[in-house]
Amino acid sequence: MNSARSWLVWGVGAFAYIAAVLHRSSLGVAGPAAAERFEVQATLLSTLGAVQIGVYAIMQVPVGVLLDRFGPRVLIAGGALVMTGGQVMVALAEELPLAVAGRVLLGIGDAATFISVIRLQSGWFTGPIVAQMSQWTAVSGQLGQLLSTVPFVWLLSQVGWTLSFGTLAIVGAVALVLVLLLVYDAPPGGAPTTGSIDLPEGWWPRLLTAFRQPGTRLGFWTHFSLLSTTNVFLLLWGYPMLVDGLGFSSGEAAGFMSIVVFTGMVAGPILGVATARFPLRRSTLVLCIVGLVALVWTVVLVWPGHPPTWLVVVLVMALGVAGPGSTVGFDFARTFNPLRLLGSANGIVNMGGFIASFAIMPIIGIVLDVVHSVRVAGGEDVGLYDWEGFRIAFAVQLLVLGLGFAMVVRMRRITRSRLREEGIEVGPIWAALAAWMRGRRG
Ligand SMILES: N[C@@H](Cc1c[nH]cn1)C(=O)NCC(=O)O
Repeated sequence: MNSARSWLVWGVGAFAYIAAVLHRSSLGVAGPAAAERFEVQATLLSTLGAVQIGVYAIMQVPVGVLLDRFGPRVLIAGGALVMTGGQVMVALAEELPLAVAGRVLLGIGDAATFISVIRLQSGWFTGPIVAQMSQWTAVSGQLGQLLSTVPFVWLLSQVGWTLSFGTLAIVGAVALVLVLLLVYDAPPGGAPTTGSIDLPEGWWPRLLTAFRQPGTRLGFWTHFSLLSTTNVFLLLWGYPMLVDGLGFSSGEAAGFMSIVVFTGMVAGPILGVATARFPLRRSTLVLCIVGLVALVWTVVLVWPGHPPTWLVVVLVMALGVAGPGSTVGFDFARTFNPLRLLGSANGIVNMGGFIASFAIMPIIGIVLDVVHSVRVAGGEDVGLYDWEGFRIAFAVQLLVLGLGFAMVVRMRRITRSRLREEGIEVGPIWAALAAWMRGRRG
């Protein structure tokens, strides 16, 4: 445990996740090329992006159950294989249906990767470092996001569709080979990581056991509240909002997107240390981040006229913190479930943010359409992606943030009452802060 080999195994798992995020975000940045190749509207392509997110969300429970049955090595390798196949199909596709089938395979393989790497680190690491490892894994995925925005866009412009997507397939194949050669579920002699000792027989009772654990549901609502607003911004609506809604150039919009990613890369490790250091205060941290994101969005949306640039910077930084904030959800699952249920528990948690993203993405599109039609019918000469439309459409996110906040409060009350039964009392935060201050003075 916690050996050089642990880091090597985790590093290969993280590489497989970087490749998965690179596959995931590659179509988003290839919009104009895809629209030209398949002769379809950009809006149809963005709908396909949402479908991929939907496939990812639906696959979380089956993948989590398989993870508890077969372990992370099989799932990460299987995910890399399916994604490589999917990317080959996208690379060779001349017609849209083959590309869509390829993207569905990418969604399926992608779904298997993150929760398997999170599960892998629990087999190889022990102690407070495990809480930090989840953030490091998530941060490494952000590298995949960055690789898709600059190097992949450049490659696409240089060598065209087939070779650039073919290169991504090769990256996936390299990940597959490395996983097969180097990744094992646990060190030799380590605890068996699959099987059914002390747990009910069958996948359904085990899934229910994971779901009934309030800590799993606290993780679900944490992920639900915090991932969707960042996902929706990065994967679909952020770019049109910045360029068409607020009038920034495409280069400036790319800069704002990068701020989200870089802020996440800084905030992730800090949150990892905080959750490891103060495990009984994780939900307070989550509630503070949900409150911050809701507050910043509210100020942006009610600002008279266009929000100033500094406020947009504050917004993208808040979104950058929300991404790693959602990763805290997996830490709840880890600490409240036995290792052999962790796959199912992580699958449940990971569904939260992707269900919310899948719901909000089309709702924002529909609200934009409705607002545009009403204004045009009223004689106004405005575009579909006018800021006034975004102002109303993005307010939908406040409902998700409000629901998420309320559910985190509710689930933490239930979780804390269970802890109380086990003799662990979590007092109010101000009492803990006062005791900490007294300790420092004394
Ligand atoms: N918590 C996120 C990842 C993230 C985003 N920003 C920082 N961390 C997550 O749940 N990811 C799941 C996945 O499959 O990418």
